[in-house]
Amino acid sequence: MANVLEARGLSREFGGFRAVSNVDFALKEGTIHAVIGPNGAGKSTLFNLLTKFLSPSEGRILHKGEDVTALRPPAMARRGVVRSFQISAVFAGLTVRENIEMALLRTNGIGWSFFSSIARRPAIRRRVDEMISRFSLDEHADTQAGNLSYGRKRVLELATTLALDPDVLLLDEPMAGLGHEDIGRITDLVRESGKGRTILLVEHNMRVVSDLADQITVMVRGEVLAEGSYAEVSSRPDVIAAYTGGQHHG
Ligand SMILES: Nc1ncnc2c1ncn2[C@@H]1O[C@H](COP(=O)(O)OP(=O)(O)OP(=O)(O)O)[C@@H](O)[C@H]1O
Repeated sequence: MANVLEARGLSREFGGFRAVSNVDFALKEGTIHAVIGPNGAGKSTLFNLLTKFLSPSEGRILHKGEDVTALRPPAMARRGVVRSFQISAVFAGLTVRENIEMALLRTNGIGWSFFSSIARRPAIRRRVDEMISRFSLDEHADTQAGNLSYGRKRVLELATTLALDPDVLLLDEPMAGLGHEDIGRITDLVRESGKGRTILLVEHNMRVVSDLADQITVMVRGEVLAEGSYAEVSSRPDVIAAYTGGQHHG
């Protein structure tokens, strides 16, 4: 399996403190890969480096073998590497349908000013209807996004991100703040969305990680401690010690 995204010797310092330290990492095409680790392990920093929201102090990032270390997030998006923006990607004053229309229009490079007329085009309408039903948002299609429950907002966020049809989808704690039922629903949607794509997620919920991830990277104190399947990493004494030995639990 080819590596879609790779980090080589990646480090990031904050005022002399190494949040990510000499990390080698490979995201293999077609997999769902989770980054886990106790609080403060450097997961979000690694995520922000890989998604180009932070620049590294040292090291390189490769996309399909090409050095993309210097590229900015929009250039990565054009290469099909897209990060979910959480709630902020969703426009509270627009309905669910309008939010999905917007996302699809953005994908097609069509600006807001053409929105109302072009959104009525049959092809776009069909795509919007498809997405609404795929994400079980039918009942809420005409609800303003700002009035949705937190869980439905996250579903809508995933829908608007997937409207971009990314090859590589990067999700930062997709289950954060969700209740049991929503976690189940979003787990199913992420699994479904993973077909034909590569997904990297930072996630604290171990049930979700064991349900979804083909490959897991465990980070501790800025470094990669272990890699493998859930069964492999969860049985390693050093991984267990990292979770139970720290002051905080992830
Ligand atoms: N912008 C920043 N400035 C200074 N220190 C930072 C910054 N971002 C992160 N850090 C520090 O780097 C370390 C790693 O943080 P990071 O958020 O990457 O960890 P994490 O594994 O994502 O933690 P959590 O599970 O709590 O989200 C922490 O000690 C944090 O305080």
